[in-house]
Amino acid sequence: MPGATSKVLKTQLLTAKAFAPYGEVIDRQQHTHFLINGGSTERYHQMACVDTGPEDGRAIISIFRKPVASHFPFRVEMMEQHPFGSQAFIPLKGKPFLILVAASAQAAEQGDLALFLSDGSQGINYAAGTWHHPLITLEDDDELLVVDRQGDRKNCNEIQLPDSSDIWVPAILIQGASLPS
Ligand SMILES: NC(=O)N[C@@H](O)C(=O)O
Ligand code: NI
Repeated sequence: MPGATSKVLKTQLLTAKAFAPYGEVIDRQQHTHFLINGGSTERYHQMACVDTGPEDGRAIISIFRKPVASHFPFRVEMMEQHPFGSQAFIPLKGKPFLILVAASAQAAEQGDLALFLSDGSQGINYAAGTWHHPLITLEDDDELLVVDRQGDRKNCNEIQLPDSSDIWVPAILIQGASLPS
């Protein structure tokens, strides 16, 4: 458990501006749309761009199904990046989830991390190379659509945060729901 000297992260509002250093926010509330199909459908066009990087890359679509929510509070022990392509996470069940990022490996090792909370209607698209924590879900039985790069190159670098970096993600109370801790 976090101690008196631990750094317990606070969530930030997931806005396009705040998240810009790390990627894009996929949020109908923050995008315009135009009508298509005879006015029957709103197209929220190009909310994010898929970056497949070097020529051997192609964009793939996956579903991450996570039966059990992450356990809170937890100490941040590792972060990862995908140097050759972007990675988007789009909630399929409307459940809030957490997004933990850092501007660089050094920032991560120094505990300079940013924690964002999606309200469940917002997705994100990590820019290629963005340091982030693997998927952090707040409720059991969650599913997110993931769009990222498939290619021949190793596209996942990890760093282990030193034991001295006593950084914690707390239990987040969502309006009207209590979360596992
Ligand atoms: N390993 C994997 O595909 N997932 C991670 O990249 C993640 O960000 O959750
Ligand atoms: Ni990832």
